[in-house]
Amino acid sequence: MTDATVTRPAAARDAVSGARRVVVKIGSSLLTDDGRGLDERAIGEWVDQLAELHARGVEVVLVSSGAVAEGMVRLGWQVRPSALHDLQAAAAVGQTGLVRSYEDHFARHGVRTAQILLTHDDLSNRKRYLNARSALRTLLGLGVVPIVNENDTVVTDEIRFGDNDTLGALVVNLLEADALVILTDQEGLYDADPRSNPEAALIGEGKADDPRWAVVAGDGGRLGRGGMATKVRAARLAARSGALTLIASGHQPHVLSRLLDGESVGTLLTPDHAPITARKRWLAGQLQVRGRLTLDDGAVRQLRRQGSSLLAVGVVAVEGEFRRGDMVLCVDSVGEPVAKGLVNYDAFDARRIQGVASRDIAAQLGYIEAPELIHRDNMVIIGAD
Ligand SMILES: Nc1ncnc2c1ncn2[C@@H]1O[C@H](COP(=O)(O)OP(=O)(O)O)[C@@H](O)[C@H]1O
Ligand SMILES: N[C@@H](CCC(=O)OP(=O)(O)O)C(=O)O
Repeated sequence: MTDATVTRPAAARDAVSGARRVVVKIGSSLLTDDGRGLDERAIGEWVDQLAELHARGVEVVLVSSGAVAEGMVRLGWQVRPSALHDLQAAAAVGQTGLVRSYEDHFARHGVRTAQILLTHDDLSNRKRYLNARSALRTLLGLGVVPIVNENDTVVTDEIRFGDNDTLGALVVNLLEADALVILTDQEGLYDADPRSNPEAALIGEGKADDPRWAVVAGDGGRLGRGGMATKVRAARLAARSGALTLIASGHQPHVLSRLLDGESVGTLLTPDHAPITARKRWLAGQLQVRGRLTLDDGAVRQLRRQGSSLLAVGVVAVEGEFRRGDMVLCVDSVGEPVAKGLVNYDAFDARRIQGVASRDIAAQLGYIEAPELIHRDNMVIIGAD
């Protein structure tokens, strides 16, 4: 597939060097020294690089696998168990060691870390999605590096992500990160599985949604889940919110710094749409509308002209029964759609604060969830794509 190994316009790699918020995923295949326990030396080196990005002002979220693989080593198991309760036990045993290792290495740089264990429900239920999002944003705002993994100890087969490539991409969508960096045990995506095909050639760059990648990407190794197939899918998911995906070898010296400097390392998969457009498409297409807010003329102007968040003070009527995090439609005084977005208050409370200034919300409700009714990041203006 020679035409797949397309040239690498500097512009796309330049976009990588401009990334301000990055999700870095480190796979099981890399972390656990091929089943011999956590590779402390390698973890130390990745953390050095992550800390360097952090010091440059790049917001970093780490998605790390390795809980099950490390738990297996600690429990003396040679083969990855198939029974769910054994996997859950191994993850519980391994996760503590994994996070402690990262914490110790980041502490050398004076960088604080936090553990975030997510399940599928946390990202598909609107309220929990918003909670996860604000928790992660708060941590980033505090300069903390969140370390994310699937909460393997409580998930069941039907509801698990399974591989962390998918989880990494969903975290990218959640935070509208600029780039997803997937570190694995291969140099990147090849035009055939290099384990079985020594002639396989590295793909330097391509479009995330190119259907050819699904054909060439095979399954994973002994410890990893999903192989390249889930990495290619993750790139497509990340592209939904406009993010670039980089797939590269964690064994390459200074790989993260080099990638973020725009160097041509590994495989770069680019989104088709500019970030804002892609995010709007995603929001617009994503959710069912559960309610309707009628806005006064001032609020309509603010949304349309300034791209501002919607404040309760600009709402004159609330219809429907919705919960916090549901999608609602915003209309003007004659019922013309203005925007759609994820609402920060349920219908009952939204009625109580309609027309109320943000500073008076706490007094009105006895609590404040957010100063705005719909944050502009969670809103798409209708007809202004
Ligand atoms: N087209 C391909 N290009 C590169 N690697 C591939 C390809 N198809 C399958 N693979 C396999 O995917 C593996 C990486 O995935 P995986 O084992 O799940 O690792 P991780 O734990 O890093 O997610 C590689 O070791 C490689 O053998
Ligand atoms: N949550 C699991 C990760 C599963 C896994 O290995 O994923 P991947 O690194 O994508 O192959 C763990 O920590 O063991």
